[in-house]
Amino acid sequence: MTKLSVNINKIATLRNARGGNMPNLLTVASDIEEFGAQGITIHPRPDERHIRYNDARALKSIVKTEYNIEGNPNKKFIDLVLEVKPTQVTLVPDAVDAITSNAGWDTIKNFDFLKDVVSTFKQNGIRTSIFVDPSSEIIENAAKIGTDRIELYTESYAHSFAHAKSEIEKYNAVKLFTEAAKTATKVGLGINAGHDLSLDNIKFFKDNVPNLLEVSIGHALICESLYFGLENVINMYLNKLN
Ligand SMILES: CC(=O)[C@@H](O)[C@H](O)COP(=O)(O)O
Ligand SMILES: NCC(=O)COP(=O)(O)O
Repeated sequence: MTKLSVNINKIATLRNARGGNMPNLLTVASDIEEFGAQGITIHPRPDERHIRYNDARALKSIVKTEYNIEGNPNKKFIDLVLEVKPTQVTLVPDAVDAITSNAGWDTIKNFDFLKDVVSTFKQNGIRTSIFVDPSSEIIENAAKIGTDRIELYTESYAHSFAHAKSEIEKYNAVKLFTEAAKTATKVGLGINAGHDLSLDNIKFFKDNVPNLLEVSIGHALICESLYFGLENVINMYLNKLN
């Protein structure tokens, strides 16, 4: 079974737009679990433009399923994760000014740094995952670092799948990920995946990536929720206005 962890960054983006507490991030997280999601993911960024560090702390007592915190392991992030002790920490090499995550780790160049960080988190009972591109060499090195899992960075799959005009092109879009998953399994790593996954592309991905333990989905899932909820809410307003 592949678990669905819902990334709630966009709920915080919406809340922050008005400076108040609507929507209430904690209530939304709880409801998402109530609706069946098997995890909650957040990605606090240094500028706190969506998830705030205090949100990460407050969610600890709210999330009853799997709590996954993603981010670049600078000192502030490491301290936060060690304080909150989520189920899983996902290490992402994103630049301070990045609009969104845009690359996986180079596990060869950053070997010693990642080994150190992974070992700190594991000593504190926190499962680790390293965000990577679908490359065998990178994944083999991730295993040597000692991480429990990798998260496959799926932007390239989502982009190619959206432009695929035939079944063959769809298979071409996923083939590096199929191979990456086989390598990860061979070297004993658990496999997560995320970035730009959506209702359109998730089934094909799941069907072609063996041993996929978990996907974290945020941007598309929140957009889809708005769209599929819009007609319902408009009608609720119309009923009140009649
Ligand atoms: C790690 C990753 O792929 C992300 O998708 C990320 O968590 C999304 O972050 P933003 O919501 O800031 O774009
Ligand atoms: N780890 C990926 C994630 O949490 C959500 O990414 P996206 O669906 O917002 O692109």
